[in-house]
Amino acid sequence: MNPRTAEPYLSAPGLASAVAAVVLGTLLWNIVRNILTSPIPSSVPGPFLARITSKWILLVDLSGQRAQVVDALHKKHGPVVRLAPDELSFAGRDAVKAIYGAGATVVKSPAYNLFGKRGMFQMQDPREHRERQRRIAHIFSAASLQQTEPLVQAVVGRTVATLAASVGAPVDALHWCRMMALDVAGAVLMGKEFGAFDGDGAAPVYVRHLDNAYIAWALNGLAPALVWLLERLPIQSLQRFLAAREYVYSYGEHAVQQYLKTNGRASSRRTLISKMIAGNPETGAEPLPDADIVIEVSNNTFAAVDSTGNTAAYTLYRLACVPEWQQRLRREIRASGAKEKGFQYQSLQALPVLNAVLVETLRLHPAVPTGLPRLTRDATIFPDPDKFDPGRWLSGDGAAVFAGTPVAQEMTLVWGGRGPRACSGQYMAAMEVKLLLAQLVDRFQVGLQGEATHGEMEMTAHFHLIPKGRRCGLVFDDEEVSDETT
Ligand code: HEM
Repeated sequence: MNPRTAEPYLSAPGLASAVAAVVLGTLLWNIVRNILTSPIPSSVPGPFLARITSKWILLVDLSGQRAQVVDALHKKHGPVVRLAPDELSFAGRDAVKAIYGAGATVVKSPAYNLFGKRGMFQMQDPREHRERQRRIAHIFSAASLQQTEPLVQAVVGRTVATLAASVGAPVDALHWCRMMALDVAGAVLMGKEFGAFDGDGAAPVYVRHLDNAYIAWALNGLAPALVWLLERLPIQSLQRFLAAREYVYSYGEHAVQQYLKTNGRASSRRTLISKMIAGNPETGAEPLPDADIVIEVSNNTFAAVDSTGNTAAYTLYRLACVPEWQQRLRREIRASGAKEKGFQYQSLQALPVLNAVLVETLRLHPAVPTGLPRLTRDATIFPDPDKFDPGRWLSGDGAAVFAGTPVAQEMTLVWGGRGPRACSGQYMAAMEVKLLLAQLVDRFQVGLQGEATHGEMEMTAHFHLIPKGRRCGLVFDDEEVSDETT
């Protein structure tokens, strides 16, 4: 061989072919391995892609359409559907019992490890989860949460005043509902509000970091190798974006330190952070180490903000769409005398129409969907399932039928899961949303800003439900707010 004419390296086309061959080979190998090692019998129906790769459902996740896609697959294929070579989805009442019922042994998906740091929310091992609950469940009891009412009332009052200041003009109700949920979480869980209503009305910087953290966590799930690589690129804006995952915890750490500096460890303040720091004197459960307290207050804060904020906004949106129910709710609130009692939660908690409006909104827009629409829009359980009809939760004489209906069990899922993994913040969220609704509906006629609001409120889901336009254009009017039926 003549060393002058021989090519010492692979030519560019040769290199490209080699890379293509390796990529194709790896892809084919993964597909064959997925098919051969799938523990799911080939007779289980589902889309073709679900047989060969788990990446397609992750892409559906990223597009925000998982809940709708899974619901459509069940409508087409029945109660058991393949979503990936190693993932199934179940629908129907029997599945609810088996997965969430008493004695069920199904554990949370490893996907929960993607969301931030390991606290009660992420723990999969039932023993570890039980132990964590033993240490902190007391702070989420109804009695403990009732004590936070003055803090919640203060923030709700600020939200109502802010919306009242824009009376007659279009306002982004989603923004203000999120700000309400943020400040309530700050006051109750971190010992200090975020100041969401101070200044020019822009969201505190925490919110931008939280939004980025969700995207970065999701990206980590889809392509961990890519995130590893991105973390090593010297691009400041990229590193700031990725650092959002840490920011939500450094915020929590700062809040806990500040709290301890101001209040010490044995404060009688009626906040959840005080109780977490003090432990449970009744059972003798010792407090968690400070590092775990930071994780729990941080996790619960981000679990509280979008869930409660979106639910409040969707409820107002639905009431704006259906004035008859708005009127009926107004009549109930006025007849209850709640206003004369300063809208204390006790006077609102059990109002049947208020409850029905909230539950029906959650049925259509479950704030943490996790695929729930496959149950909540099941026509065999809820006739005419896409219709907003709070009447399904009321008997003919207007009393609540929630507790006794056959669908009640499914509905507890919508509200916040069931069994040992049920939502710890249900009471807090219900208090917040009901206080807000009662005061707004009593005082204002809630209307749509225009047809565009429907597009804004189309649902996408990235773990949390997120309105597509990230905005909810409404108008609050205070003229002729009568409770007469038109
Ligand atoms: C309307 C508001 C809310 C809705 C619809 C909601 C819904 C849910 C749902 C469906 C789950 C179960 C998720 C699953 O099975 O993976 C859940 C879990 C959880 N929620 Fe909520 N949530 C709301 C508000 C809150 C608030 C205000 C907090 C905190 C104060 C909170 C804290 C949590 C926590 C810590 C868990 C995990 C519980 C565990 O695994 O032990 N949520 N929530």
